[in-house]
Amino acid sequence: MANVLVIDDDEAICSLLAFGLGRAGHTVECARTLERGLTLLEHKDFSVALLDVLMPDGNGLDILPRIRKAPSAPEVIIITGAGVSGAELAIKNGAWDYVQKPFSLKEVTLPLVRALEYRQEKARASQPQVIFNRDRIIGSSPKFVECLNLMAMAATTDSTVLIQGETGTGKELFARAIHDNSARKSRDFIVVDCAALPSTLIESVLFGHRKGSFTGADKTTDGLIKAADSGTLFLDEVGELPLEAQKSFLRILQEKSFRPIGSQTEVRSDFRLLAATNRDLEAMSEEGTFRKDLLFRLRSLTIELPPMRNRLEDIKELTLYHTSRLCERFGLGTKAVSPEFFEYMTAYAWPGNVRELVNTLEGAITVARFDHTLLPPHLPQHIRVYFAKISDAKPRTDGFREADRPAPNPDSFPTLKEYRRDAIAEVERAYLVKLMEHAQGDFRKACDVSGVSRSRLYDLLKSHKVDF
Ligand SMILES: Nc1ncnc2c1ncn2[C@@H]1O[C@H](COP(=O)(O)OP(=O)(O)OP(=O)(O)O)[C@@H](O)[C@H]1O
Repeated sequence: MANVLVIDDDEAICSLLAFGLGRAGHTVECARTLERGLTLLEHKDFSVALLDVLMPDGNGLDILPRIRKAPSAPEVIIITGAGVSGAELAIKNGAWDYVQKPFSLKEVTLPLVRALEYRQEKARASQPQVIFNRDRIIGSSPKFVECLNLMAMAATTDSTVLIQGETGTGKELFARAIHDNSARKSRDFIVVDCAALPSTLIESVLFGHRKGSFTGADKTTDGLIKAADSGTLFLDEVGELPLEAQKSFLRILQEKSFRPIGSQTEVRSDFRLLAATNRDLEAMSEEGTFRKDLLFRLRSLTIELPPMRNRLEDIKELTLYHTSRLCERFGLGTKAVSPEFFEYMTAYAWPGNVRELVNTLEGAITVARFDHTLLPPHLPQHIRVYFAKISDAKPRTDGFREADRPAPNPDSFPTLKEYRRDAIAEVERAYLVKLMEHAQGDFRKACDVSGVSRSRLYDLLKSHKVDF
């Protein structure tokens, strides 16, 4: 059961909640001022905070960000008698839900239980099972967390790892993280970009050469394999390695030694091998363009990174992370991100995956230089056009035909944005009604089917007033 903090100056409400939630097995503490609430949050862990808006020492909404940043980062449920608009604003700013005074115990218990379920799930999903420093690697969708767990396991061993995924999915980021969390972290991480190796110089770049061994070899060079001695060698775009170089490489993997060009003696190098590709190496090996025996050696452990379109839940987190990082890099104050901006970002297909997302944000932040909030007009044209197209193309789920929509009143003709927003809201509501019918009220199933996170689905159902 959970620790619940009630921040409310109304004694009757504190007693009701302490009694009712206590009977359900929760431990309840009450704070009658905002200051007392913040002090308690500093010293004790709470899963949920029930926060009144009108308090003797200020407005509860003002301390919402500080509550969310408390060590235990509790979910916040707003208690309000001050009208819905403030509470909606609170939800947009990270509160889990709101209840309006006067309320019954049942009306508080329901969002509380849902918040606790959500919190448990979030904790389970975002915690890789092995301790691992995942600095700079953002994402907590189930598919991505599976990859993080594999990566954490890979870091504890010395085995060869093949990282597969479309362009821009984070293959190099993962390879670096494996190295940085491995026993070899104090030694070098050497990247070989196999696609950029000039075919005439591959052997010399990898194996090194003796001075005078060929025209232009005016000094002895060690080569990248020797440079990775005691560290990690990362073969990026390994599918581009020509067959001849694949053969030499296979030998090095077996022998852990090689002969630099022009040298009579073998040189040893104890490196750990990581490789990445966006090609289908299995198919290539069937076609004869990639050696089967090398493929077998490379894939002792394979990590398959999902494309952006299969982890839409992570877009919000990635956007927030990279926005703040880029603003800092450009020497700009932090920018807020509007809900509409997220909507456009989530709707887009991201063929270039996270790299494209980062580049898009870089452009949007440049365009929005003096604005405090990122809005859809800051996005490049192709993403706005994409959004407009899919909004127009979305099939109606409720039998409504566009031709049936009443003509806008000529006296208050809406802007295109308003018209589109209303149309999307209608489609969204119809979808949610059908979704909850389909899931027979099972919230978890509805999340799985729709591919929407719990908190987002909860917000959507609430804002469209769909029962669940
Ligand atoms: N999970 C993530 N969290 C934060 N940033 C990410 C994540 N994945 C990728 N990025 C960022 O996206 C960009 C591309 O990542 P990376 O170079 O690792 O992709 P890649 O799969 O190796 O690409 P390519 O196949 O084109 O070489 C980098 O700026 C990286 O920091």
